[in-house]
Amino acid sequence: MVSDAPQLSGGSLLIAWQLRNKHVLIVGGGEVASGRIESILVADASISLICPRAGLHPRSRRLIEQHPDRITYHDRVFSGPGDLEDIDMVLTAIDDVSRSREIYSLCRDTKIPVNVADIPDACDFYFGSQVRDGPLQIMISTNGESPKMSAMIRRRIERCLEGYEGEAIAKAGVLRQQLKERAPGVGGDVGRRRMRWMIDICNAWEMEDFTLLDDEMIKRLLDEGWEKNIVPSVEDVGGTSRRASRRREDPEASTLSIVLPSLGAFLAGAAFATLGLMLKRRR
Ligand SMILES: C[C@@]1(CC(=O)O)C2=NC(=C\c3[nH]c(c(CCC(=O)O)c3CC(=O)O)Cc3[nH]c(c(CC(=O)O)c3CCC(=O)O)/C=C3\N/C(=C\2)[C@@H](CCC(=O)O)[C@]3(C)CC(=O)O)/[C@H]1CCC(=O)O
Ligand SMILES: NC(=O)c1ccc[n+]([C@@H]2O[C@H](COP(=O)([O-])OP(=O)(O)OC[C@H]3O[C@@H](n4cnc5c(N)ncnc54)[C@H](O)[C@@H]3O)[C@@H](O)[C@H]2O)c1
Repeated sequence: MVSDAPQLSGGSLLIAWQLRNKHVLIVGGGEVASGRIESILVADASISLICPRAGLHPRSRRLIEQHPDRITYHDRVFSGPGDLEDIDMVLTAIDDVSRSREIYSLCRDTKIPVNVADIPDACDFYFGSQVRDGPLQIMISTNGESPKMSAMIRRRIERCLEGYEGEAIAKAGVLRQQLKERAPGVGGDVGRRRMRWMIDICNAWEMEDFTLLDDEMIKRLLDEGWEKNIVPSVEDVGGTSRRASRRREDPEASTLSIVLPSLGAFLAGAAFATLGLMLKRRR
């Protein structure tokens, strides 16, 4: 029997791990490690980096120079359990499999989550391909099956995005924050009404229009929308919808966008009809 139920096994947990103020040890400073350094800096953690200077990739060297307050660099090889003291997470990217496995088992013993770049079975978690635009973070994972295809799908996703999404999300974040300050409390009736109102605003507005939100508009949205339990339009709170204004700026483009597809469909239809007629005549 065929089941519609989602497959509840064989995957991994996709989460946005909060690393602010945590301390991450990175062993190795080559090309792979340089990507790890960037991923960890983005997450606002501090880094201890252990790698002989001669092995540093130029990108790792640059990051060490640019962030001396966030990266503590040690010009040497990994020296043993002492290097794991007060460490919340370990990432290794070294060209030495037996040393990698050794670091992995030390981490297991002390229950520190660890990623060993080239040994999937010695990883508590895998990295994925990343698309980032401010607070928007998209991770593509093939669960270890094909990292190259993760990168290819990343490029497809990048082509689909329009460029304003990160800013729109950041502005929605400011609105949510101010809404929570105005109507505080976790759960209960207020929580339910707050969530309903945010969902309604997000559904009613074009995502792009959230980029217009400034302090004044947010105040009006809360005064005239939240307080009266209605969903004002962008224009109601003093803005001009980006999509609407683009249509006004370029009326020909919008006319053409309606006319051209219809014309195309008409011509295609006519071509098929003619072809059909010709084939009939031949028989
Ligand atoms: C996504 C990305 C993120 C990142 O590293 O930040 C990432 N690998 C990337 C690229 C890449 N890595 C490799 C190639 C060569 C082509 C190929 O093999 O496909 C390419 C492509 C290239 O370089 O273009 C070689 C490779 N990778 C792993 C092994 C070991 C093994 O599989 O045994 C081997 C040696 C295999 C061998 O010896 O044959 C293992 C892992 N690599 C992962 C992540 C995790 C699973 C990700 C997932 O599930 O999708 C996992 C399990 C562990 C981990 O590293 O966390 C990043 C793309 C970033 C981007 O461009 O967006
Ligand atoms: N997971 C992935 O996406 C992925 C992709 C490509 C390669 N790899 C694997 O990851 C590993 C790292 O790749 P790379 O291209 O960055 O290699 P690399 O050779 O450029 O860098 C390895 C670094 O580790 C340092 N190192 C070696 N032993 C050390 C030790 N004991 N302590 C501290 N530092 C040490 C070296 O000095 C060098 O800087 C390789 O084994 C590679 O096969 C993984």
